[in-house]
Amino acid sequence: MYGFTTIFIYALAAELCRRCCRILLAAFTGPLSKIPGPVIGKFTSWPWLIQVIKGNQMNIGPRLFQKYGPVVRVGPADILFADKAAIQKILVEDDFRKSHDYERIREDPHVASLITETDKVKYKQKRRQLSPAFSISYLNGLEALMHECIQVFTRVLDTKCNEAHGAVVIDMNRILAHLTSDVMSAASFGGSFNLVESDDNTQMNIFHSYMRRLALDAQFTFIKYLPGVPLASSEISVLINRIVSRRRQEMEKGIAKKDILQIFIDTNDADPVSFTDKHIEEEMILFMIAGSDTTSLTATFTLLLLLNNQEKLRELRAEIDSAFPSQDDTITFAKTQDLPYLNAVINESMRMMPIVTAGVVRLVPETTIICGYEIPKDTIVSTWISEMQRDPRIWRDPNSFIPERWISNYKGVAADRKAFMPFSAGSRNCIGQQFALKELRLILATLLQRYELSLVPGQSHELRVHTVPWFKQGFYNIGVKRRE
Ligand code: HEM
Repeated sequence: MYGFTTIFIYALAAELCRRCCRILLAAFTGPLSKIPGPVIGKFTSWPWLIQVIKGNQMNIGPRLFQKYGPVVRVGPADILFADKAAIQKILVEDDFRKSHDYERIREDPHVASLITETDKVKYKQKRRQLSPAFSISYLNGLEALMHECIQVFTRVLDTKCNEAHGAVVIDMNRILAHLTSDVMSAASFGGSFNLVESDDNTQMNIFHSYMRRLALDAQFTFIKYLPGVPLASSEISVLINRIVSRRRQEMEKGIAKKDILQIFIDTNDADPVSFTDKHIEEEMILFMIAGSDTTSLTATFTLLLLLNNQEKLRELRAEIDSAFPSQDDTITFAKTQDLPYLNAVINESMRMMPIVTAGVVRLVPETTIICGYEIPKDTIVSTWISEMQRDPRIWRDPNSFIPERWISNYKGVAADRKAFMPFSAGSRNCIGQQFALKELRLILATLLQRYELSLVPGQSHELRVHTVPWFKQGFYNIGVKRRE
């Protein structure tokens, strides 16, 4: 007779065999088996996930598309898409729900923020609540506030130029991140963080380590439950609690504000059970991050592209000079919105160097056909907007910086706006798009109106992605000199 141990070993071996057979069957005969990709991706997502954790997916993804075409399998149920029709279907036409990755980055599984909410009905409700803070009339009311922050920025730059008696090298990546954080906090939380003035990077470092942790938490959910491991938000919480209690004190004194923070506090006061203090914290973290690094990086990338394309820089400067002939002319929302070359430059920069470089991820709700492939329910589909925006089937000279393509046909082809999604698309597109565009126009026009900008050679443009892209070298220097 067999002993218990022998039976157990046989049962274990049988179970292992069954699992291996299932994996092999799915790898070679399942509907996804027809999709090209690295062989290892048929069995496991790990090699791909390691690249994601290292922040290297934006460098590896394009190589995979070059090798395998616009649809690539990187895991048993993990597919990357760079094809325009596929991306349109996933994000806009079928508007698939967000994948579980977004749920995994919640600190408390029951507390979702606008970005981590995957339930469509609850999401709609959250978005409706916030819409007053993004209406055109509300945004127009922020103009004076943005000006105040930009004035501090120019004052700091002027001082640095004066001290250097001419040109000075500035880490534009850092000062612009401080500026957009100041704008975001002034517009949404009732007071600027004053980071441009203080040049204190502590807060940005806290944000950056938070974003690194999110990348880890998204893959290893258990980390946050390990004893002794602090929550990703532990340092940001202190800052947020300070801001919220200051606002509550102001409310007690009858001081009224109408910004994003107020919407969160009012929602909490009306229903403290379903919208808790933790909800306020999660939403504020989202806005601090979504609203600052994104815009500052877009501005930095735009300057980088202009400095590497001097004739485009001259063309833009000529447009700004003719719209604002004196350096004392105020740069306004209304005027910059109508400057065709400025807007074309911003579009072209966001086409070539969008912030979301490494896939906007969704979950397939029901088996469907995409790009001729059968994609089963629960497959994770990543839409690579950055690849689509450089697709040579859509864009002439896709790797060249040609703002003109946004003004008239370039080489007989008009810019395809359906293949341009720097703010994502569909129901989960960026709520802050108009806020960001208004801010970007003011910042870029002000910089060109007041300063000569010059390339600092020998710098690396290499990027890493942890939620948003970062310069691997940690800075991006630009020469700055007051214009005569
Ligand atoms: C140039 C600047 C910006 C770019 C390129 C950008 C881009 C994006 C993209 C691509 C998404 C979708 C991400 C995803 O689905 O995973 C997004 C979402 C979001 N953005 Fe922006 N953004 C910018 C500025 C802003 C600003 C200034 C704010 C706030 C004032 C903001 C607030 C948000 C929020 C709250 C979401 C989440 C929306 C949701 O999940 O439904 N963004 N942004």
